[in-house]
Amino acid sequence: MSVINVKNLSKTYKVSLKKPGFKGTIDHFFKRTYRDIVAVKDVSFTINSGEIVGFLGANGAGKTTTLKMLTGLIHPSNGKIKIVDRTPFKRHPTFLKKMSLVMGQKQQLLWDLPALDSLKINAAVYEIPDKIFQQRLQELSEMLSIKEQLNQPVRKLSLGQRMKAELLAALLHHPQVLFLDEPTLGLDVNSQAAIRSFLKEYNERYEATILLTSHYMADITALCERVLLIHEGQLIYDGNLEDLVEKFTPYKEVNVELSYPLSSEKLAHYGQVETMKGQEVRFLVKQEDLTDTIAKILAQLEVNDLSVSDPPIEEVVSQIFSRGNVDL
Ligand SMILES: Nc1ncnc2c1ncn2[C@@H]1O[C@H](COP(=O)(O)OP(=O)(O)OP(=O)(O)O)[C@@H](O)[C@H]1O
Repeated sequence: MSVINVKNLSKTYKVSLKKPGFKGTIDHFFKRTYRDIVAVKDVSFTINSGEIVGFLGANGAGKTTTLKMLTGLIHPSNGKIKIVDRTPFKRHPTFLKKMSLVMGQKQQLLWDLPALDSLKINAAVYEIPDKIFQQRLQELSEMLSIKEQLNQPVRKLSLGQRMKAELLAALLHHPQVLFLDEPTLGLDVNSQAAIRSFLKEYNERYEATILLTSHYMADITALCERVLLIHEGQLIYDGNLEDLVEKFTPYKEVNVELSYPLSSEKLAHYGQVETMKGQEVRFLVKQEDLTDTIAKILAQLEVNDLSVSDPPIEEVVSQIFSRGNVDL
């Protein structure tokens, strides 16, 4: 069953332009000029209940704008959105009780109060009966290992503890759909891993649908089988993460353990040498040259071991973004 339905979604921001200096200010006051910024252009997709989907794109690609439209924070310029059969920008209480948005760079917990006080406020806002609030608090704080710190003022928590408390606050009302914008931003690797495994467990336990943006590929590879790729406001890929890598990986890694060391000049005859450590060599070989290269290495060199692998997904995706021109 689909819970997120997006059809021909577009958003154009209108920004006023102002020249520098006093004259610019006077001109701006009497006669404004505007420029259109097309942030999202004709995007369509559906997401089924229980899916965790990664939303990828370079800086300024349109991810946050899309998430803001999906959560009803801004009005689309065009197109239709249905989240659990509701139109987000109408901000109907039924819709608000079924979804949650967590932004890594924004916080909803009150800075000077213990996190527990903010959680109690949320429970009142979402009309959660006290008994259920206590049960959920117990369960989520155990899953997040954050029980002890909930009585401390939020400003005294570490970044990782704060993000855990933010997630707890966002999930108290058990939303069916969870939008996460960079939830692990700036966290140390241990906290990132803790947040990832919590999200996985939460998704499995409650079949929550999650749409996630992250610049850390480890988040995406650990959680998302499916990804949406947005480039300059347009959806350019919707599918399996592994297929994306396959499509955009022009080369394979050939790892060879030689019986004796060879000079890099000699090795260069067989392909681009990426790393060399004693007798262990890593070549980058174009897909179409793979069979010939392996045959040549095995025929002409004394080899103890040979294996072929794909380059890390992080590298592939950053290459897609850095190419600028994405052609599927
Ligand atoms: N309120 C706004 N007014 C005008 N332009 C905006 C506004 N918000 C975003 N934009 C522009 O819209 C485009 C998309 O921005 P958006 O924040 O959605 O990208 P993003 O993919 O989330 O980027 P990042 O990964 O850097 O957060 C950018 O060109 C940005 O400058």
